[in-house]
Amino acid sequence: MNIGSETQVKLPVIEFSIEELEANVAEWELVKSQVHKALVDYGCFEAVFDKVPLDLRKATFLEVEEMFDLPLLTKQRVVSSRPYHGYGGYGGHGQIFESMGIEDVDVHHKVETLIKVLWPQGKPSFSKNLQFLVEQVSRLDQIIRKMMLESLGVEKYLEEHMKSTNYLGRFIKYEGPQTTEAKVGILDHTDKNILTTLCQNQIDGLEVQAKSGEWIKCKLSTSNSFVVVTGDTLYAWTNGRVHAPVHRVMISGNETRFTIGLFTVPKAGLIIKAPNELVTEDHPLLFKPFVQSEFMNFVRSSEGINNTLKDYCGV
Ligand SMILES: O=C(O)CCC(=O)C(=O)O
Ligand SMILES: [Fe+2]
Repeated sequence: MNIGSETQVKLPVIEFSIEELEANVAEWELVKSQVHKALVDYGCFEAVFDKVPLDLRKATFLEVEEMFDLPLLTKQRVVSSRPYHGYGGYGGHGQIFESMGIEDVDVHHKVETLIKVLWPQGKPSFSKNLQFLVEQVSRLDQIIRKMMLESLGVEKYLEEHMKSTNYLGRFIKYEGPQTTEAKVGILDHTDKNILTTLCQNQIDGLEVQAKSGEWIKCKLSTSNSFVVVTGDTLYAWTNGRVHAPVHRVMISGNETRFTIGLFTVPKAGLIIKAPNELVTEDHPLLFKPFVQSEFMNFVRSSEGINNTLKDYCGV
């Protein structure tokens, strides 16, 4: 849309708050075409999804805040050798975030175990709220992935694809730098997983780079909104049909941004290989088959965070 001489790109907004979406063929097809276009053009969109009541969302964020307010030594009890899992303090490279990752966040007893590490006496309301939120957001993630496979004509792989993934949950805190000048929360990066669904408190800060190079500041249009981002693994699996956008978080002012991210990741050891149907003369194979966790190790062991899948296994 042209506003005077300035062009302002906005992320597509897609409405998922539709009763019985999966049973309503006309609505399903309509939303599916919007999802397809958004993933191809931006690799990202705002999803409006009203299945998480606002008071539950608010309560969960207060509990996430309480978690980050625990003593450092308590948070550091949550350890993992895997990147993005467990507790991580300030991110390096000047990034001002603190994060906590939970593997298999959709598996209740695993979440309970983590909660007991943080609060030995338990935290029933947090585990209940988190379970509900993850159930709903993972439904949204599955709807989106189903639409995407159907729209690419590869729905015959749907069951295999759905069975091949796990969910990593990640809480992130960005403390406002107390200045009007924006500071880097998280540096420019692409997600390395399949699909990411982000739920934020009211404080904006996410920016997504359009294919034109322009940065889009995500100003969510409803309190029921989530941001959906495609990762490198989906880009590879679809042989480049969907875009995986570079994005970052910029933070200013004195309010704290909290994000709850649901990251769909391939199961350990799974080989990612584009289906034959998506490799054609017009779309030659982009990447050799690879294991995502090994790609993550490559990214982690090399300098900087901008090493790409192309460097790792590009054809
Ligand atoms: O906080 C956000 O909205 C973005 C987080 C992010 O990009 C990530 O964790 O990969
Ligand atoms: Fe990201």
